[in-house]
Amino acid sequence: MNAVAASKTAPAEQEAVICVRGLSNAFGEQVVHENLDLDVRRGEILGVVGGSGTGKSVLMRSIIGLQEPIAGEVDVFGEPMIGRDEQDARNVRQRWGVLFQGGALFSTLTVAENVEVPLREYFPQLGEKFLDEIAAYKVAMTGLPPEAGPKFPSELSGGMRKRAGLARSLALDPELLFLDEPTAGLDPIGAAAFDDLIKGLKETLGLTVFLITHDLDTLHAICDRVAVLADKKVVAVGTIPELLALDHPWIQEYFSGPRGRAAAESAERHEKEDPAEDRRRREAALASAGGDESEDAAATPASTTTKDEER
Ligand SMILES: Nc1ncnc2c1ncn2[C@@H]1O[C@H](COP(=O)(O)OP(=O)(O)OP(=O)(O)O)[C@@H](O)[C@H]1O
Repeated sequence: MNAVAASKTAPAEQEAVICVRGLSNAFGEQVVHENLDLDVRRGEILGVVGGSGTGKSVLMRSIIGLQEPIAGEVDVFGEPMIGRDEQDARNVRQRWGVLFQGGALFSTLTVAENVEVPLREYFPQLGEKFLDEIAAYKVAMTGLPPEAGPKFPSELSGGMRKRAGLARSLALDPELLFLDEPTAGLDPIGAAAFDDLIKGLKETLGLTVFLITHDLDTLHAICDRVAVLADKKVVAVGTIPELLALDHPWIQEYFSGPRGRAAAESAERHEKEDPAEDRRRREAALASAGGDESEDAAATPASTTTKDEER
């Protein structure tokens, strides 16, 4: 029985929505992945971590079909993705959403128009009024005010641009979300609010989330399991306590170093607190800091390009 078939006979919560086997990627002489395996289970938020340049983004790009591997298999929703007929691949792509680093919004389109791009691509028959209604709904889902819809990306703070990118990734009602460093460049309050948003969306929409991050707080706050990339492969996958029990130098340094310990202590404190009170305090802090505008706009490059080459 192959890995995908095996995953179908597993209990629902163990079923692999993404199944990567024997993946190898190289750029010329540089081998990025060698015989990499990974499963992402239905309904989980899987955090993907690893040192800079270990190939987290290349892995995501291989799964979503933007990077042709030199070897290996990638199945999503039980469907093989490599060497797939374009129309079939398109049908599978419709079931996922992607938030690229920096948002990758079209700079010449408003937020609402950005959200409408995938809708127009997949549902050309939809009327303008209906498209506008769906876009407004998706914008609201990400916690942006209605006034954000007619704004251009350059008129938004970094945090708002991330939310706009997230709204676009939700346009087609995906079952699976790919998020590449969603909290990078956000201040701690903005990052925690974004974590809450992702967790809330995952729970209400029943999403499976593949989340690349360097943010230890995010890992503790919202990830069900964490996959560690090192030595060209996924060296371990598990809950943070499971990973901590392993004798891998990078894992130990990452989770047990000063930043890792601080994040663990902070997560422990939050667990003991009343979640409603915690949320109230965060909202109050956000309001007194000027809401989303407090988020570090400068940290997200104004690389909201005219052409979103990532799609
Ligand atoms: N299109 C490309 N052409 C050549 N090399 C590439 C290309 N894309 C990625 N690489 C190389 O592959 C390696 C892995 O890149 P990747 O962006 O996946 O790293 P990462 O783990 O996401 O890093 P970071 O945490 O810094 O974002 C890097 O050495 C990078 O330079």
